Amino acid sequence: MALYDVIIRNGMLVKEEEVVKADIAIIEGKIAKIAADLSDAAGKEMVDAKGLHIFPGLIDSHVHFNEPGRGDWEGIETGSKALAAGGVTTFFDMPLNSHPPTINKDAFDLKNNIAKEKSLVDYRLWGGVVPGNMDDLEDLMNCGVIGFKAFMSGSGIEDFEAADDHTLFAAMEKIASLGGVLAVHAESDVITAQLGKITSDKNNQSAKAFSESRPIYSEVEAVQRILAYAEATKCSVHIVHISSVKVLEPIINAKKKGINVTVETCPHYLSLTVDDLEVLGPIAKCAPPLREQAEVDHLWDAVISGNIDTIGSDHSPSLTSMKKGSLLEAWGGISGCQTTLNILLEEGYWKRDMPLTVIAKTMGTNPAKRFGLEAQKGSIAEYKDADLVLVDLNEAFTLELEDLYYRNKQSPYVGKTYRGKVKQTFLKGQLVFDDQKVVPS
Ligand SMILES: NC(=O)N[C@H]1NC(=O)NC1=O
Ligand SMILES: [Zn+2]
Ligand SMILES: [Zn+2]
Repeated sequence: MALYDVIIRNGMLVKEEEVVKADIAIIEGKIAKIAADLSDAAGKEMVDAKGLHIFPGLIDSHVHFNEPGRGDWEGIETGSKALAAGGVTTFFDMPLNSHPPTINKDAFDLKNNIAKEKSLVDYRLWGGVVPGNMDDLEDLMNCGVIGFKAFMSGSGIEDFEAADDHTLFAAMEKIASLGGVLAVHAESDVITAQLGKITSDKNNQSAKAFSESRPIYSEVEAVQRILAYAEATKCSVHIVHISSVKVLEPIINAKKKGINVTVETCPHYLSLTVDDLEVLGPIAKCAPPLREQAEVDHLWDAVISGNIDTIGSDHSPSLTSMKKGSLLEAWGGISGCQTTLNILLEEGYWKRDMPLTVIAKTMGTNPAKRFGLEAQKGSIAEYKDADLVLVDLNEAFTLELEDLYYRNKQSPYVGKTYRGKVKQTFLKGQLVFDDQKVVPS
């Protein structure tokens, strides 16, 4: 009889299509067997998951961990600990906010060496598209980037320039020929720059003014443009962090036309509004900005109906000093990679009857398939990596500042109460988070 490394018994498995009670046996980091009853099997380690739900180790396809160069904002070690505590076992790190940004092979190697040494969980790196690095895209692809990222409007970081339309189009032709995916921050540079200048000239510091200076139609305009380029170049496109279903409409139409496009939203667009931004201030500042409650509700409908492909945190941390004072001057970016699952459970599962399978899709199978990891990641299935998250759906907790593993402890969610607590996180069969602490700590 086989001797397994770990057997997890009596849990409710959250799969893509159903939630089923089953036992899981792990050998050499892989799921070796899933069966209704493995009580006769022998394991070196036995875990009783009675009363717990088991999610696939989640994939956060959108974080900014900022090393090298800005590790004082967030590092790979602190960021990946926060992920393990939040049930995320694979992250895709964005090419910007680190210095140098990941826009060529040397920068890739630099970041990859740090991540290899310091990350507690699995990861992949995004490569950047900026004016002038067309000749680096093939190298980056050969390095193993998960995809490429471009900004259609200012990124907030000088060394990561926005891609003008000529750069975008040329990059898309190149990426299509390489078989890659281009992720875009889709806001119109013209609209955000012009309206932003009017707001800052008036020094209007209200949340509403900030939100209206980066309006939904600015996202729609940028998305329509990139979809036209996608049609022309046949480049696969992933639209990140949409804030409204109005942005979704052209994407759904493009999908119907056969354009290869997927779309992401983030936990903050599903749980916070422009009124929250007014109360919370810069800690809840992001781009695109937070919207009205009706937009939040409509986005949930889209998530539940399957029209949103992936949910990523867009964890974009900074020094705490950069998230204080003037709203217009503060850093645009929300620290949120530890709390994505909590928000999906509290706001989605508990408050809106969202099936748990939606989480398994949007943070499991969908990103795994989109970015070519489905052989190892993204679902609880035999032969895949034993990346598993044990969650007590009924255990409530109030998020405290000290609970955060971030380099800079700040979050718009502190003080909120969430139902659904991560009890244990396994990466390839190894415990990386165990009830209140990361392992090794
Ligand atoms: N530079 C950077 O991380 N920007 C991110 N922050 C944010 O709120 N939206 C972004 O694109
Ligand atoms: Zn962005
Ligand atoms: Zn981002």
